[in-house]
Amino acid sequence: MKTIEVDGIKVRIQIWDTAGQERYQTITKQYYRRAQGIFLVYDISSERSYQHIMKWASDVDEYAPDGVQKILIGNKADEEQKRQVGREQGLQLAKEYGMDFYETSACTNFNIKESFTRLTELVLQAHRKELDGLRSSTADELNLAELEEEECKPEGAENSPKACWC
Ligand SMILES: Nc1nc2c(ncn2[C@@H]2O[C@H](COP(=O)(O)OP(=O)(O)OP(=O)(O)O)[C@@H](O)[C@H]2O)c(=O)[nH]1
Repeated sequence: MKTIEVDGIKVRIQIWDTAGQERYQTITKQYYRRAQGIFLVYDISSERSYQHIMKWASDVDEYAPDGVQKILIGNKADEEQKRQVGREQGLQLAKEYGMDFYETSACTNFNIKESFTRLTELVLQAHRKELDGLRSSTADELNLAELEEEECKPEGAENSPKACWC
């Protein structure tokens, strides 16, 4: 659990670090089901880990809920001398998936706060849209209910200011 502030709102986030190893895949998939935001992380000093992102992304598509927010991360940005994956490659892949992209370093804290804040922002935005949608459909239902009420007015009520026109 961690609390971060986004747009002046304190948000409590629960973070799960899933195991990358094949033998834990069954358990890993269970984590996706209730996720609202996901970081897909590769290691900039490992071309292999970058190639694996495609597999992670397809698992997320399959097991995570629709509307889950995703960000691509190239971690170990402090390991410049061992770099095997260019920043451009990260940007390109993120563009293909329609995700934001950050290079980070868990060692130097580079872009850690920024990426968590951004993912939280995206999750909040997605839920705001949901809430707005819910609000407008509730408003539509209320309008319909009002209309139905008017349509059911007894005969003789035509002259009342709210009489229906049919
Ligand atoms: N230089 C550097 N090393 C890192 C960074 N982040 C993690 N490491 C190191 O990379 C190794 C693996 O880190 P983990 O956090 O276990 O990586 P993981 O992806 O969760 O590994 P799995 O649980 O096996 O999937 C450890 O030795 C970490 O210290 C980073 O930003 N820079």
